[in-house]
Amino acid sequence: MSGEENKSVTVFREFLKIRTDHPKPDYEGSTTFLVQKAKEYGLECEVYRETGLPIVIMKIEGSDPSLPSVLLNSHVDVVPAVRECWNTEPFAAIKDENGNIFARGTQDMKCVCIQFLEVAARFVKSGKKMKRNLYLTFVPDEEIGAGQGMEPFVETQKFRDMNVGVAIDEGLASPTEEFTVFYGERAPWWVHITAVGNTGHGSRFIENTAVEKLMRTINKMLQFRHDQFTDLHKGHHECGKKLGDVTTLNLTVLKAGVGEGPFPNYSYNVIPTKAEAGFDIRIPPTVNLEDFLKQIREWTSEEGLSFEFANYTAKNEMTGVTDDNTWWKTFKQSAENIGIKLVPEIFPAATDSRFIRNLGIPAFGFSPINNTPILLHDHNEFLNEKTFIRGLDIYEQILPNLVNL
Ligand SMILES: CSCC[C@H](NC=O)C(=O)O
Ligand SMILES: [Zn+2]
Ligand SMILES: [Zn+2]
Repeated sequence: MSGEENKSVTVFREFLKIRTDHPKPDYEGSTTFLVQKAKEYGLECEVYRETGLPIVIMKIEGSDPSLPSVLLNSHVDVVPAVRECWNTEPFAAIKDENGNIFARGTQDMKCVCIQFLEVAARFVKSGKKMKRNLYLTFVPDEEIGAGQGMEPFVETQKFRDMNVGVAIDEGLASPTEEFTVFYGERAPWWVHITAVGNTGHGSRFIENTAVEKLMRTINKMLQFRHDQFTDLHKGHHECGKKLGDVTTLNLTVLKAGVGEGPFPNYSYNVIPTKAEAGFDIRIPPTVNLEDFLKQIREWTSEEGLSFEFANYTAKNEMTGVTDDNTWWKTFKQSAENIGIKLVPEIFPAATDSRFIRNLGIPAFGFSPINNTPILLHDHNEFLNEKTFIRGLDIYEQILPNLVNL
């Protein structure tokens, strides 16, 4: 043991131990913890429940509260962890001799939750008044689509009253010295396709079966997937495309067959009249979503198939990363001033930032984690305590420039 643990690291590890993993996140546990911390740190705090699940809102009032505010948003829920696949208990927040802390949520995104909380505590402690209102929101259910989280919250009067001018939310760990910052994300479309066709005895040549029609459609779609994959991997690594710049399409659901339950409880000699396929499609903000919808209509209508969306958005706004966006200019320059390089990218998955950007409010996805493998949703997710502490210092140096802008 080399001395006492940094206090913010201890708070981080305590927060990691709260079981906010799906499918049954302990939101009362996380809420109680955050409210208690806010009290301890002298942060104004309330729990908003009008949209269903608790949202913890903290505030530091600025000297000019009439100006648009700065919002630090983080989600408190985490994805499940499969104990057998981990080398440590995923909710014990074990720290090894190198300072690596292992737990579900170390990267996604309990680190940022606690960094926002601890940096706000530092601001209060410093006693220095900043210009704008600074808000912290700790929201539920990001990992399952935010249907009872950020999505309805941005439609409330409560949110409008916060008069948000810019939001900071999660990004990704970066395996190199540089830090990534996200100014947009790919639209998540979950498409469920259903085929209906002829039935008959499995020993005959039945024409136009549901499975056949679905297979042809799937093959066309997987060809598109292949083309996108090639597009991503061609060219030089340095100047080439990133995952956020191409469309991914994955076949994640597949259903057919008469009968159900475990093998072999199926009627293998009956041609099923129905076959279904589900795709997780992620579309970059540079792609015209109406055109892409037409493409899906084309793929399916050629076989007379129907489809519906399990998740859909017709809108996918980006935040400007040119110098005429003063939020971005300030963010970038503040980072440069402390010697860190920000690489702007499109987030490959979806975060709560999308709801904010779609209101026309700028949002940046930034997790101050470099020289660390990207392990969100993975086994043995970890973060080094030194990286966590440095991230806290980075926020402390960058955020006041935005709040005082
Ligand atoms: C359609 S909402 C899904 C949100 C989820 N977010 C993080 O993993 C994702 O799959 O990107
Ligand atoms: Zn996340
Ligand atoms: Zn996640």
